[in-house]
Amino acid sequence: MSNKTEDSKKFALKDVETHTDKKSCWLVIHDNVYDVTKFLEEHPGGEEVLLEQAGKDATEHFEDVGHSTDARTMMKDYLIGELNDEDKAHTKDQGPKKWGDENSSDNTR
Ligand code: HEM
Repeated sequence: MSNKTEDSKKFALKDVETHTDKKSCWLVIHDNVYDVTKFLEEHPGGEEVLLEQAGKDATEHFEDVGHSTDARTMMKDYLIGELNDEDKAHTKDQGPKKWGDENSSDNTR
């Protein structure tokens, strides 16, 4: 059962950096931490691009592709937590092209 992620787990970038291969592949996108190990084979963009960014902040690459709303919904399945405040890069979610602002993740302080 999935429940709300109120108590989001915090990770240091250093933790993320230890998950860099097919056995355990973590990525940071917009200061959130994703375990994409199980997603590697399913990623329409291929596992290689993910493995290349494994253990790192892949935000820029992720946004460069202009991932669809579908993709952004999918990634929630792989969310395992967020970065520690001190490791956050505070990147802005650019959203898919022409994304309505109705349910954009709110960045209220
Ligand atoms: C959990 C994170 C991710 C999810 C759920 C995801 C999902 C997807 C999906 C569903 C597509 C198909 C097109 C679309 O719907 O936009 C796609 C395409 C693609 N993704 Fe990702 N992606 C993720 C992370 C990344 C990252 C970090 C990179 C780059 C380092 C990347 C590179 C690509 C590329 C290059 C394509 C285009 C493939 C093509 O057009 O042939 N993705 N991704």
